[in-house]
Amino acid sequence: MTGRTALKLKDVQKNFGRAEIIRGVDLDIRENERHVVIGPNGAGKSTLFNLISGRLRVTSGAIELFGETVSNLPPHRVNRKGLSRSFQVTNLFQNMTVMQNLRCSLLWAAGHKYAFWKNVLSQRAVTERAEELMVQLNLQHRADVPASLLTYAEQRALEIGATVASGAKVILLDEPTAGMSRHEADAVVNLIRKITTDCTLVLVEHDLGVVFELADRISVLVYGEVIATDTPEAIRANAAVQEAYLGTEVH
Ligand SMILES: Nc1ncnc2c1ncn2[C@@H]1O[C@H](COP(=O)(O)OP(=O)(O)OP(=O)(O)O)[C@@H](O)[C@H]1O
Repeated sequence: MTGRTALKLKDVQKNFGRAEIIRGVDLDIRENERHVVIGPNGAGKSTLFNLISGRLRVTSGAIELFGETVSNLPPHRVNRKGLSRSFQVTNLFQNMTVMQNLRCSLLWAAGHKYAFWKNVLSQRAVTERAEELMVQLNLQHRADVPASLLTYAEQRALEIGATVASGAKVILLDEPTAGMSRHEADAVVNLIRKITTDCTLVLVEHDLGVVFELADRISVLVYGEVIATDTPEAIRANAAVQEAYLGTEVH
């Protein structure tokens, strides 16, 4: 984690009609941090991600990416500035193999972000980087398998890998282990940790085991307000958080 701010939310509010769903959220997410947003059902976590990724417009307040205002830009513009949202498995080219999907993301990054390198970056370098990623994703034995034939957990891993390969600096991850067995979830947590060392990660996650395993810091969203942002240890000990989670397992 560096001291630099990657993503900043300043008094962000979102109303749907008269309903105040996000009610003045301030967040300061540091570069290379893994920051997990937790909160009860309906707290506004998805809405917050939709605001950050540009799918929804803010009612008021501002969102900055590396100091540049991105609130109310369309999603593809926010994406070009280095923020990617990893959506379940829909970002993959289903008919393409694992290798082809990763190469495609790497070439996309080379074309869009580093035009200067386009001619210099040899096919060999792209292949080598794709192979390296496959090892980190534990998919090296599946290189020639089309994405559609992978297991769900493998698809999820590939999708996260492709997001990293596409050059994203800040990655929003929606419930990366949803629908997985304990064993699969552990594997995905491990690969997230390995593969995102140079990225800033913002996750929404319900599984508190995964949350405490992965988070550098945690923000707790309750009824559209952040009631605490702190280290996992401090969040565990926080009385207001325990109250919001009464009946669920924070310990
Ligand atoms: N487009 C919309 N129009 C009106 N209300 C909405 C809209 N989207 C979300 N809401 C409302 O905003 C509130 C927060 O929803 P949101 O999906 O952001 O919560 P969440 O924390 O992600 O919940 P969960 O953990 O169950 O996924 C809910 O009461 C929901 O009904």
